Amino acid sequence: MGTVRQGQGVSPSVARSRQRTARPVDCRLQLILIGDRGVGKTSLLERFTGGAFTENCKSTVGVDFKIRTIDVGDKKIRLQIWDTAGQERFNSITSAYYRNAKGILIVYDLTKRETFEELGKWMKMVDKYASEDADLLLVGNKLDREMEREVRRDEGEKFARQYCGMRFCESSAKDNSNVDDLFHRLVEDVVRKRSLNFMCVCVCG
Ligand SMILES: Nc1nc2c(ncn2[C@@H]2O[C@H](COP(=O)(O)OP(=O)(O)OP(=O)(O)O)[C@@H](O)[C@H]2O)c(=O)[nH]1
Repeated sequence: MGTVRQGQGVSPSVARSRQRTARPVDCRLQLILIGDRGVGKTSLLERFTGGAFTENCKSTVGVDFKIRTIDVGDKKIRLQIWDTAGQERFNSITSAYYRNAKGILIVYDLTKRETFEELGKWMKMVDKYASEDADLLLVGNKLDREMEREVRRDEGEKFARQYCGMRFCESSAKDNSNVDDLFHRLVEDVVRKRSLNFMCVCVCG
């Protein structure tokens, strides 16, 4: 019995027309997830890129990334999303990935107050290593565990407001609430800012 190779049965003219109609990517963007160990960075990224939720996933060692292409308005955006280890011993490795990120998701676990209290440390990392024009989004994760909540929503909102009015969102990677939405909102901010900059260059340049 022969094996079926990919593309078998597609005539050259159909293949050519498929190539013509496949819309090219308009823009490539890098995003990065940061925050304490165990807050759910990997789980959020898994969800966003189509994976399933894992109850006991392994801690990230160093950095990892995943790719997803999304549409924002009439633009096709290819996202390369870096997932970083929350453990401090990896900071010297992970900090090198901040620079090229146009969007940064700073995640805490709303059922663990200490991960919220550590946010100051992560904001210092952002100040030190990230590009000045990166868009930021604060995420309180594990919303499905409402009964164990240790950080009120208004505390998250206040922290985000104080930090140059960065966006704020609560999510659950487990029951998939707000996950797509939070990534889309961040990318929309990034794209909007860059479109304005582009217009400014055209008008003023
Ligand atoms: N209930 C609940 N558990 C979650 C959620 N997100 C992640 N978890 C669990 O929390 C634990 C840690 O999740 P990870 O995604 O590995 O966390 P991380 O921030 O990537 O951790 P590091 O790689 O160590 O920095 C795992 O057991 C997940 O199953 C969530 O939204 N709700």
